[in-house]
Amino acid sequence: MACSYFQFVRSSHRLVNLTGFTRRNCTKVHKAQDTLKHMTGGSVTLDKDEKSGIAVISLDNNKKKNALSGSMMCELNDIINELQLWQTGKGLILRGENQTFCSGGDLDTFQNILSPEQGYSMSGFIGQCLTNLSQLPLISVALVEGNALGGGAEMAMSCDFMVMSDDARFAFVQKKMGVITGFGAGTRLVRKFGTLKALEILASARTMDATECEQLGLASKILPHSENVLDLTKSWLHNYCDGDPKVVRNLKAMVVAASNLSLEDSHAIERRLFSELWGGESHLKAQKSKLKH
Ligand SMILES: CC[C@@H](C(=O)O)C(=O)SCCNC(=O)CCNC(=O)[C@H](O)C(C)(C)COP(=O)(O)OP(=O)(O)OC[C@H]1O[C@@H](n2cnc3c(N)ncnc32)[C@H](O)[C@@H]1OP(=O)(O)O
Repeated sequence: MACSYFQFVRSSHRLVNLTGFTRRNCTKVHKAQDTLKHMTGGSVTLDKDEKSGIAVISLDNNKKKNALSGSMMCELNDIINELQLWQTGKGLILRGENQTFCSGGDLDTFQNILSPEQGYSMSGFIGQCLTNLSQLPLISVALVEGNALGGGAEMAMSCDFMVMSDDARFAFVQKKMGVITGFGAGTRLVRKFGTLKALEILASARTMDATECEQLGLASKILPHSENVLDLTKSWLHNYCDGDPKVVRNLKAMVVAASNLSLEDSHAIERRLFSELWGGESHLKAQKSKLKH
């Protein structure tokens, strides 16, 4: 079985492992998957549109407001692995069915894995899955309707952008649950907003509406609550990922490198990604077309 935890990027003369995962860790994560897949309930589906290059991942666990069960974590992981192989994709929307995003980890699944070792293992598995999502060469957006709570808020944070319906609620409730973030969003929040703002959001564990999320810079767009919010989100995302897939994918890959690597390594990758496009079909066409910007 291919190990998806190694995301190697060739940088000048070195091989940089973006995730820091070792093969031993990889075996442990596979063990976590074996345990989690038996904690069933709900489903995660993928819809890839080859024409637009936009894929939609939908969480569906209707009885539990789209809480993420163990088997859903495994399905999400398989989907991210599949998207890593999608060469023509440009965009990704992560959403929930039934007009709500996700009420967090499934508390029934968690009831079966309450030891610190099991928590460590589950956190490694889903944390790596969400890091892999964030590092896909696709521009990603979480479409948040209804609630994004606890692990649900963490999943939304793993996307590049967040679009919210005007009735949506967003909260890192982890502190109220007697824990801290376990899917990687604590680190993402600190890197995005700095220590003070991240501490305030996490330590207050407060519920934020769409307007507050937009003011904070967590949400990039608020859409009116409606039946066609997914179509509106696709149109919004299209603004960022129209054009040549190679250009969009290299642009995103450059941003991923810059947020993970040293200045020197990131510059080396930016140069390589740029040179792959230089003299290519889109570049030559633009050169000849006397564009006015
Ligand atoms: C490491 C991840 C971990 C963490 O970081 O802490 C987590 O994510 S832990 C989970 C954190 N989330 C919660 O605690 C959510 C608790 N639920 C709620 O606050 C509310 O249910 C809701 C999501 C705001 C929805 O409220 P409402 O619209 O009033 O519906 P109900 O409350 O009646 O819910 C319907 C049904 O769904 C069950 N449910 C909801 N969330 C979960 C969940 N996370 N896991 C399991 N089940 C969940 C809820 O118990 C109801 O069940 P029934 O009573 O059997 O109908």
